Amino acid sequence: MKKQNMNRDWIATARTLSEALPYLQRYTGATVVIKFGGHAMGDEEQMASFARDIVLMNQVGVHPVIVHGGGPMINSLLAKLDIKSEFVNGKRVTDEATMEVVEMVLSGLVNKRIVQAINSQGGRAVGISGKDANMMVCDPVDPALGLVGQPVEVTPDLIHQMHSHGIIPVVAPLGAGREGETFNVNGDTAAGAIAGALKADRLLLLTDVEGVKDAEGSVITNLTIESVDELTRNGVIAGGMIPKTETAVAAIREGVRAVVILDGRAPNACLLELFTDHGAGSMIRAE
Ligand SMILES: Nc1ncnc2c1ncn2[C@@H]1O[C@H](COP(=O)(O)OP(=O)(O)O)[C@@H](O)[C@H]1O
Ligand SMILES: CC(=O)N[C@@H](CCC(=O)OP(=O)(O)O)C(=O)O
Repeated sequence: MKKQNMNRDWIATARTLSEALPYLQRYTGATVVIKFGGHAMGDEEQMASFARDIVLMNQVGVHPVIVHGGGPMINSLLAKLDIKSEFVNGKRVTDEATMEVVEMVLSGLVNKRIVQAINSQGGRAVGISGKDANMMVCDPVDPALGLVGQPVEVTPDLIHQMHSHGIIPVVAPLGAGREGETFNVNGDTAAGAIAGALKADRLLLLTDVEGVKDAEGSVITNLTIESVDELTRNGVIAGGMIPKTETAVAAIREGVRAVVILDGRAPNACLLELFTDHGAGSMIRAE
């Protein structure tokens, strides 16, 4: 690279760092819940880049909580085991055999992959699920969906304790039933319930689209609860986007300041959203 170009790059990097100052100040001590969807995880490089962003966030004083999904990974093990699976409004119908696979994949493979990626970047992540310390107690959503849980009581003490020890919690979306059952909770729903209980400053829902799109396919950068209702009624918000926007609305009603739905495959998506003027994706606020 020519010396002149190198200088230009350094100047741009220094400017970006300098522009980040007010955002760094705003988010010091803030709780940010990040839902890392199965479709957003990508390859090893994308995973490492995500993990690096989380470690950086933690380093500058943010308290991150990762709540992950893993739908595609569950699908692939179910297919290998020849177990059929179907979704109703973005939620997997879950019988006992399916539940075993869901728990194995979420609390095992996926959770530990994220924990390891964060720890490889110098962070201290610990993997748990909503069952640990009875953090997320659930009731069944609907008998037709089997063991799909709706969080009804979230006690986030464990997360506060982890943060006070500099530990980054990585949470698999499983819930404890009142009768000793294990519930499968949609990852978005779990992230929203945890963000609500923590009264988080931000909930970031990372997925594989740039944001919530209108009927023409353009990303809507700012949404309100009313506009989400209308887009859902008209069928513009459909499939896997339904649990995301439902989550966003419920989280805001519980006191989360803002929810952003953004593309987790984009490099440094979380950092861009939190620390620069170039907010990404669709932001949903109370008004
Ligand atoms: N209005 C909409 N805007 C954007 N995506 C939408 C919309 N309606 C439905 N979708 C679908 O929702 C999907 C995201 O949900 P999902 O696949 O469950 O993601 P994840 O695995 O990241 O949780 C998108 O890939 C898209 O196909
Ligand atoms: C009830 C329900 O649907 N649970 C989800 C849990 C994983 C998840 O939500 O994964 P993504 O975020 O990658 O979609 C499932 O079984 O697929």
